[in-house]
Amino acid sequence: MGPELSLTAEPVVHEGNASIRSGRVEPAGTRLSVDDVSKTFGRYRALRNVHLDVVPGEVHGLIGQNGSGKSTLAKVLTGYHPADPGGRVLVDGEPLRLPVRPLEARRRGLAVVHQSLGLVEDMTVVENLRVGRFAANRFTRAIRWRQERDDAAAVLERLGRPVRLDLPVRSLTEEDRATVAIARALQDAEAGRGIIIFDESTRSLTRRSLEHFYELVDGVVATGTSVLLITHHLEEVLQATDRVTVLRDGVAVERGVPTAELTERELVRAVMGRPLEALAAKGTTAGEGPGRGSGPVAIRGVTGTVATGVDLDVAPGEVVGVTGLAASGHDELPYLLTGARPARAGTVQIGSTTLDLTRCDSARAMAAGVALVPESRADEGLALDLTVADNISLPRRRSRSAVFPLERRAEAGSVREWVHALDVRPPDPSTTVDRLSGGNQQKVLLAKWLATRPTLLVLHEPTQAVDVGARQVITSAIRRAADDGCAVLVSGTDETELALLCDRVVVFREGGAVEELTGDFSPDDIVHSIFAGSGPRKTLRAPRRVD
Ligand SMILES: Nc1ncnc2c1ncn2[C@@H]1O[C@H](COP(=O)(O)OP(=O)(O)OP(=O)(O)O)[C@@H](O)[C@H]1O
Repeated sequence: MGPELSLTAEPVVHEGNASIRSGRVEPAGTRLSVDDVSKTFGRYRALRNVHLDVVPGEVHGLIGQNGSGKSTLAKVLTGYHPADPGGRVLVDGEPLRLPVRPLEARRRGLAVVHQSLGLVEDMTVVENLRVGRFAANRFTRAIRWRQERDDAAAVLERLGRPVRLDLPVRSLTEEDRATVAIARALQDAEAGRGIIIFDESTRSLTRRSLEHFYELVDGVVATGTSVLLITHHLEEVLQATDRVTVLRDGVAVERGVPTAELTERELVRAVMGRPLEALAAKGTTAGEGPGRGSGPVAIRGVTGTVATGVDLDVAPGEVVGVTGLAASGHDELPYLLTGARPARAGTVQIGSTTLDLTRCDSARAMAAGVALVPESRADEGLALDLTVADNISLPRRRSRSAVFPLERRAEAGSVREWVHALDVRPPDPSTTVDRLSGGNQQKVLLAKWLATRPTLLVLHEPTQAVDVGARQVITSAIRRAADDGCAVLVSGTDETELALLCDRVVVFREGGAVEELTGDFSPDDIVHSIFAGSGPRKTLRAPRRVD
């Protein structure tokens, strides 16, 4: 039985100065010590007197609800935001000047890996590793490429994973991309010192890449370097971290609790401040709902860059999942079906309308009742400098010739309802979206497209970046849309979410559907089908002893 976690705002401090693992030489002290750090935006206190200690050679989890302050802390530590006066930060026992100077932080071995691993697709491996660090010849200003290559090769060697230096990152496997991202963060730390902060960078990795990622992380922490892992995946926290700190409303309500003593339920309580309610069962009305269109949406012969000749029917009221390894076609499908990317062939039949996907654009798809919730919020989904209200109203405003005062009032009411239904925080429609945390931006994106009451709703990784409570809110909202007669297609790699949400899941390999899971299937069934023949899933890191 794990310890009873305090659920009040008063932090219960589990001191983290002791060596967590036995059988390993670990220098005393801390790799990172955050002491009394606060951050205020206008009148809003995003961090309140936060304390956090990361000891040598540990993977320390940092978790909390959307908007609890995790990214703000990471940004304070790398100098993106200045902290309020008064706090202290130590790296390897030595004070770091505040506000943090990014170069100084880097030199001290404090690195942050952001979401999507922060790689530049069109640059080569060596360029990605060395950008911002190039050593130019003093006289000619020419970059000393041989030196750059040697430095890049040396850090990859430290990880024990060779990756070809001249390949563009775009062409790498997911495993190699993870390797390059870790190598980039590691290269400034003296061997065995420093700390790497991963700010939701594991979010888009498939299970196999995640296993590879943690093999590398294990090698890194075995030398004494530490890792601070920001994630919403509580299973990952339990499997891969040694201790965890929980932020709630900018306060560290739990500090350095050994994860070996915790259950997922206890973590959920610590994050939410309450247990989760049970989620309603999957819908049972597939194909029998009121039906916004007539009959199933018929997807035929859809061919893009990877997807080839995809045929699929999605009935009103049904939620169909499509999944697979990265670039197996399931992840291209959302964009081909909605006119966001041109297809080489294929049609979508919705009621009496047939969309020719070779000539379709987003406006035509929208007019036919198709909505896309894309994976990339900033590039394809949201206007970050507009308000929450404007973002939610945008697709419907475009389709109306004029906006009358009565309509405007109704619209404002509708926006407030969506903000409430999806629990957007702060619940203020006049906030600009760039001021919201990542998870809250995701909720606005979903509200924007649910509000159009589409006939076919296509979503790509809809619960990325959202906390455990918001995941439930979003899952329920998608199910409600289906129960209301919408046909829903979810493309994703989170097997737990797919098993929870979908009536059936279609697994893709090399551009085509290879298996369909129906009835009572589990997350493990999905993983097994994706990696057919690769055996049961492993835990992310070997069990650890907590002394
Ligand atoms: N530039 C800013 N101006 C005003 N408020 C901000 C700004 N950046 C962040 N905030 C607010 O600070 C709070 C903490 O945001 P932060 O991004 O740190 O949360 P988070 O825990 O990382 O959330 P998520 O899990 O959703 O990414 C949020 O309420 C957010 O709206």
